[in-house]
Amino acid sequence: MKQPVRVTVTGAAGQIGYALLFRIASGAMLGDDQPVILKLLDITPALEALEGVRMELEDCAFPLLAGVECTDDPNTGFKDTDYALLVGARPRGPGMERKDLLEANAAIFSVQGKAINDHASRNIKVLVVGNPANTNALITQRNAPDIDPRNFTAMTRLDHNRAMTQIAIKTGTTVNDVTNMTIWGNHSATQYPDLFNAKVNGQAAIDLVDQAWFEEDFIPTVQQRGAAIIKARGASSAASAANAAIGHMRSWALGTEGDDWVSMGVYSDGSYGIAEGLIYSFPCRCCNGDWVIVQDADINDFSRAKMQATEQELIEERDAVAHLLG
Ligand SMILES: NC(=O)c1ccc[n+]([C@@H]2O[C@H](COP(=O)([O-])OP(=O)(O)OC[C@H]3O[C@@H](n4cnc5c(N)ncnc54)[C@H](O)[C@@H]3O)[C@@H](O)[C@H]2O)c1
Ligand SMILES: O=C(O)C[C@H](O)C(=O)O
Repeated sequence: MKQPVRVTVTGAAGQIGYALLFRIASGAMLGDDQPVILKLLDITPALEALEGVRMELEDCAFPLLAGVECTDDPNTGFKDTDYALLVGARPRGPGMERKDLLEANAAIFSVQGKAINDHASRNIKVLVVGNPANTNALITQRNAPDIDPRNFTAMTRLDHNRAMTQIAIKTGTTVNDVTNMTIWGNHSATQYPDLFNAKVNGQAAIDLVDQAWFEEDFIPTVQQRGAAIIKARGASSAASAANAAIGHMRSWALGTEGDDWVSMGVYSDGSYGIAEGLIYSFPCRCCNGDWVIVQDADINDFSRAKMQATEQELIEERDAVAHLLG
C-alpha cells in the first residue's frame, strides 16, 4: 500500500463539497491504491455542519480514508498538503455573471495563496473551482511566489464535459466516441468550445454539423449551461462540478489517455499567442503528474477571434484585482 497523501478541500461543508468528498475518499480521484487524509477547511459558522460531514465520511468505512481533519484556519488546512481543491466561495445567483463574484470572493484566494506558500508541500497540485475560477487561480498563484506557477490550475473540465455531451447528442453518438475536445480561455460566457479540433469517431466534429448550429446553438449552450442549471435548480451545479473536479485531478495525477487531451485552466507560457501568466484554458496532455499544453491544434480566423475575446476578458479581470496580485 502507498503512503497516504493529504488532500485539502475548501468549502467542504458546501454543496459541491458534499458531492466531492465521498468520491475522493473512495479512490475515484487518485486511484484505488492511494490512501488519502482529507483536510476539510470551511469558515467558523460552518464547522458544525462540517463535523456532520466528517461523521458521515467515517460511517462509510472507506478502506482508503486514512484520516479526516476539520478546521477553519487556512494555515492548518494547507499544512503539508499534496492536493488542494479550492471550492469555498460564494456561488452566483440568477442574473449574475461569474465575474460579479470577483469582489466577494477574491480576498479568500489571496489569504489561501499565502497559506499554501507558507505551509503546503512544495509539489502541491492546486485546482480552483470557486468562481470566477481562472482569476481566483491567478490570485492564489501570485500569492504563493515560492511555488511553481504551473502547480495552480482552474477548472474548465465541466465545460469540456458539457461540450462532449452536446456534440455526442447532436451526432447520435456517445461521449465514448468524442475525443480532442477543447475549451479555450475563461470559465465564463466568453469561453470558446472548439469543434474544429474535436473528433467524433476520428472525424472532425465540425464536418458533421452545420456552421449555423455550431455558432448559434452549440457555443451558446455550452457557454450558458451554468446559468441554465441555476435557473432550473435554483442553485448552481454541484454534482457535475464535483465530477469535473475529480476528472481534472485524476487526469493531472494519473495521466490522459493515448492521443486524447483534456481542457485545463493553466499558467500561460505564451502558447497560441495568449498573454503570458494568465490562467487560460488550453488543451493539455498529462503524464507523470505533469501537464503540457498541446502545441499543434489548428487555429483558423474564427477560432483566433474567439480565443482573443476570452483572453481579453481575463486581462480585464486580472487588472480589476491588481491590488491582490502580490
Ligand atoms: N469552475 C466550475 O466549473 C464551477 C462549477 C460549479 C460551481 N463553481 C463555484 O464553486 C463555488 C462553490 O459552490 P457551492 O455550490 O459548493 O457553494 P456553497 O455555497 O454550497 O458552498 C460554499 C462553501 O464555501 C464556504 N466558504 C466560504 N468562504 C470560505 C473561506 N474563506 N474558506 C473556506 N470555505 C469558505 C462556505 O461556508 C460554504 O460551505 C462557487 O463559487 C461556485 O460558483 C464552479
Ligand atoms: O455557472 C455557475 O455560476 C456555476 C458553475 O460555474 C457552472 O458552470 O455551473
